[in-house]
Amino acid sequence: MIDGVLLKGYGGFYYVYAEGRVWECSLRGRFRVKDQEFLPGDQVSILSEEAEGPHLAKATIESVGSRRNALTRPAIANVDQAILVFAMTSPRPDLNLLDRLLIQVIEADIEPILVFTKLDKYRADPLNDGPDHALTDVYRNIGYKVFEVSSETGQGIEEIRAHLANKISVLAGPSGAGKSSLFNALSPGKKLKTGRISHKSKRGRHTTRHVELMVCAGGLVADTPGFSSLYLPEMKRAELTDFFPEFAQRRGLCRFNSCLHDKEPNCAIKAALENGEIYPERYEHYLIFLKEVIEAERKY
Ligand SMILES: Nc1nc2c(ncn2[C@@H]2O[C@H](COP(=O)(O)OP(=O)(O)OP(=O)(O)O)[C@@H](O)[C@H]2O)c(=O)[nH]1
Ligand SMILES: [Zn+2]
Repeated sequence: MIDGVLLKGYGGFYYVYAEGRVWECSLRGRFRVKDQEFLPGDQVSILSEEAEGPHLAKATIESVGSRRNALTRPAIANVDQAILVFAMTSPRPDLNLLDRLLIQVIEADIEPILVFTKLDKYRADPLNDGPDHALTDVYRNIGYKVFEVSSETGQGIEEIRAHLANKISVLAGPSGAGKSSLFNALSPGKKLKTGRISHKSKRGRHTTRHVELMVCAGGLVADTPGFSSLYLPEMKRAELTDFFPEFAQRRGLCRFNSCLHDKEPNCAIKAALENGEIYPERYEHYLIFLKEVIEAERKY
């Protein structure tokens, strides 16, 4: 028996990544599992059958492991991390969106990794004569994993690669930020060998595109961006602080236990803001989100 991860189900077959290759799997006759119960990312045990050619081996799925988690959009199981991709130059990084995505990712109990792309363009612009990575340092100082890369020159790409190995990742970020370019830079010359899968989908048997995990830098990456909703998860107003690590670490330091860090006196968050220990835009976004959370609370 070989342990693998389901990449995709298609046309009655399941494509499983195991031992560094893709296996075309069918279900064992007595193994009764409904199609929709399988998700890309599911851990499966497979039994090898006769190999067919160098790229595609055949096997049967013998068992499926229990899930650590499951996202709905895209529908993937056992996601380890979300790679939030934003350009350093254009499109101008929308930090309101970035902070929103961070909340969604943290809420899903998935580790966020911030990747700022187009470092080459940023460096080439003489207007960026301030401290080189002021923006990226904001998030680094909060404690997030932050990378600055250029998919064009390859700068910084190696550092990310190590973080993808043996993990299931979802990319997120606005259009044009460089998600596809990053994916390609991470897997030079070896985009996932799923010739048969794409061949089959070209026959047009299904018009809906299903999400698929792709082999990338020793790990698996979803081919569809995740966490695209602009809405904040349902929460109570007091819980918003939990999603801002630099606020949460000052918990208990405000005069009032119920402090929402808005108009209350003797607020440790506002003190930290005035000392320059909390980045003004983060606080600004906190207040915007707080208003939204309170609005949503009223609708329940
Ligand atoms: N100079 C430079 N250009 C980049 C870099 N990364 C991406 N680009 C360019 O930015 C544009 C958008 O990149 P994509 O990779 O298509 O962006 P995306 O996030 O996949 O966009 P969507 O598919 O719309 O979601 C393309 O013209 C890329 O060539 C980079 O690191 N440096
Ligand atoms: Zn406070």
